[in-house]
Amino acid sequence: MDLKGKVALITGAAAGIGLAYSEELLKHGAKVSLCDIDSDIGEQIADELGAKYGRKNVLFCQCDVTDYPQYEEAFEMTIKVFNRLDIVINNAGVMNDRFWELEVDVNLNGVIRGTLLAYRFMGKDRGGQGGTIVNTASTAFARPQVSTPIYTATNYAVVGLTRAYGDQYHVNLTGVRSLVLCPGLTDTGLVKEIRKQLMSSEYEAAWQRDNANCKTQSSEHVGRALIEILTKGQSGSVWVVENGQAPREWRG
Ligand SMILES: NC(=O)C1=CN([C@@H]2O[C@H](COP(=O)(O)OP(=O)(O)OC[C@H]3O[C@@H](n4cnc5c(N)ncnc54)[C@H](O)[C@@H]3O)[C@@H](O)[C@H]2O)C=CC1
Ligand SMILES: CCCCCC(=O)/C=C/C=C\C=C\C=C\[C@@H](O)[C@@H](O)CCCC(=O)O
Repeated sequence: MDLKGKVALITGAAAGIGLAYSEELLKHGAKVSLCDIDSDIGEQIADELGAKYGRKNVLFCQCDVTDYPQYEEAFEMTIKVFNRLDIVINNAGVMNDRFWELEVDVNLNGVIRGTLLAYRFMGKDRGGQGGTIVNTASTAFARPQVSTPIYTATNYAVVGLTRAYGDQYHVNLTGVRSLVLCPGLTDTGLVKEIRKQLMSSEYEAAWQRDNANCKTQSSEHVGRALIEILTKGQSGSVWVVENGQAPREWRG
């Protein structure tokens, strides 16, 4: 896929994996709409990326993915500024099973909202030009993260959502392809104080076991993997990126 001049909207773009996706897309000539709930860091990142890759190529939209009208405004603003939309990356996520309703609302419902909006604004059946949706899930969908059952469930659901919408039936209807990228353990700010993010302090032993054989990878590695997946991923495909290795397609 030639990314030059393409426009991508990325959620959770102010930090971690979303930031790495954004920078990698800019390096390949795309324009990015950085969407994040955190406007202080978001504006700062937009300034930094703008200075590096051209101010006209970077936009920041403050947006909470749990709030449909705000999310809708981010789509409208992106299209108003860049005049097109080609790629939607539903990446914003949290990991805290103690606040499980919020976790489900961000990690699953947020992806559903982003997907519905992507079809509305890019779907050929709705007057759009078609495009690509990339969802971020986690390797926890294939190897359950025992210490965070609810976080694991949201990732299962996102993979199921992507596979169903990724079917050729929806591609024929809308001209929109859907892919899912599942990172393994990645060095980001997702875990701040694990003790407070598990449902019970007794789950800490399970957390240690969950991560025992994993090699932490950088968010930049996941960013580079996105470009490979965008280039060769068929609609409905599921991509695992873990231990700093090249992306590999998961076939069940
Ligand atoms: N870090 C890891 O080891 C892994 C992360 N993931 C997934 O990658 C995605 C990104 O996570 P990281 O970059 O690691 O986390 P991070 O915490 O570094 O970045 C997440 C970003 O999302 C934003 N965000 C949080 N709630 C939001 C909301 N309601 N609306 C809009 N933006 C919101 C945050 O402000 C932050 O900028 C998540 O979906 C996570 O589940 C998947 C596998 C492994
Ligand atoms: C094996 C679990 C895969 C699923 C990963 C996932 O979805 C969520 C992971 C959440 C947290 C990531 C934390 C990253 C932490 C790093 O900042 C680093 O501090 C961890 C170091 C652990 C190590 O052994 O290297």
